[in-house]
Amino acid sequence: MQSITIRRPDDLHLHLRDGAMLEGVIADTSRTFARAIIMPNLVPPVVTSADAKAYRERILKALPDGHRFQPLMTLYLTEHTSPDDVEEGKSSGLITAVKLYPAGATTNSHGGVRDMEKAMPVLERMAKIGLPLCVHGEVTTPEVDIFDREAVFIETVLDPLRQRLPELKVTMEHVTTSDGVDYIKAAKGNLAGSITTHHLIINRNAILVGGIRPHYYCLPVAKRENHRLALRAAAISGDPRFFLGTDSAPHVDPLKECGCGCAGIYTSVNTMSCLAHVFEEEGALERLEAFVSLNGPAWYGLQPNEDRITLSRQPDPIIFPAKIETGAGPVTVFDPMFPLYWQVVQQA
Ligand SMILES: NC(=O)N[C@@H](CC(=O)O)C(=O)O
Ligand SMILES: [Zn+2]
Ligand SMILES: [Zn+2]
Repeated sequence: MQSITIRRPDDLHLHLRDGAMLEGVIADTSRTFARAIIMPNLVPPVVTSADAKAYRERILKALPDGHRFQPLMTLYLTEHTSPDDVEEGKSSGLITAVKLYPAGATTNSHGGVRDMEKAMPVLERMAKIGLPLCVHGEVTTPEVDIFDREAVFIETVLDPLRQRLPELKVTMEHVTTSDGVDYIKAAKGNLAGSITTHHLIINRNAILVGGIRPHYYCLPVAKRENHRLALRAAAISGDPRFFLGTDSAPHVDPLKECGCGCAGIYTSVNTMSCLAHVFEEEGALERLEAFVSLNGPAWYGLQPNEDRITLSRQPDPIIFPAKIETGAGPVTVFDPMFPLYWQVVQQA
């Protein structure tokens, strides 16, 4: 196949940041994607509906002329989040989901939830009104090995929560293990998982072999090869419970390339090229559309986009920039470590 036309994709997990970084990165998403679920882990985080409304306006203001893009807003769950505010945010159409960051699990998560009990009133309300909870599914217990944190989260936090509140819709964000894939597949309902571009491409060797490579470091950290293969199988399967959430997470290079580098990989620039490559390699190009354009919206109760994009296989490798320049500083672009041939040639 040399060319494929699919419904315009959506990114169901995206970090756009704020200010100069927002201005520097937004076009890399809005040029190709119609909608994205916007993560609320700003400093300070997007906690109330009023915060989300103001942030949404800043995003729309930063959009380049001619780009049509809809930010789908989320609230950052805290132990003090008001159930009424969350409900108002949903009924006014502003809020698509609420995000759970276990305190200390990832970038800007120190204000997250320490004691799940304290979040129960909000979670019960969300179950009642049908508002999905997106989770960064890792425990933060220091004794638990970082490579086991997703599996332990499923067992000790997620499964008990789902048994207690079976009506709550939960998105397991950026699934990185076969444990996560199996858990989602075994669920009777109300559970789905987003998968990132990079976790379909790298395993943990990318971070550690031949020297420390900070631009492959993200959370949850990439795991062993068998886990990457399980994620690939889930993504290409067409199973509606798996969909794209890039987790594209820009940090300026000085904050990645230092003694204690930030977690996050910036994939917005070449995500569709990478994904077409992966799906072609798996002989599953005809299921790319389900993964990037159909399954995610269906899970969130949205209509799929009406307009289309076309990807075409170029004879020569496409040269993507190694980094983009933003007003906040340079941001390194994800390098899949193989040549990319698929190019988005027509955006709408
Ligand atoms: N994925 C990451 O490694 N980083 C994200 C946070 C997150 O999604 O966990 C970020 O905000 O930088
Ligand atoms: Zn996360
Ligand atoms: Zn993220």
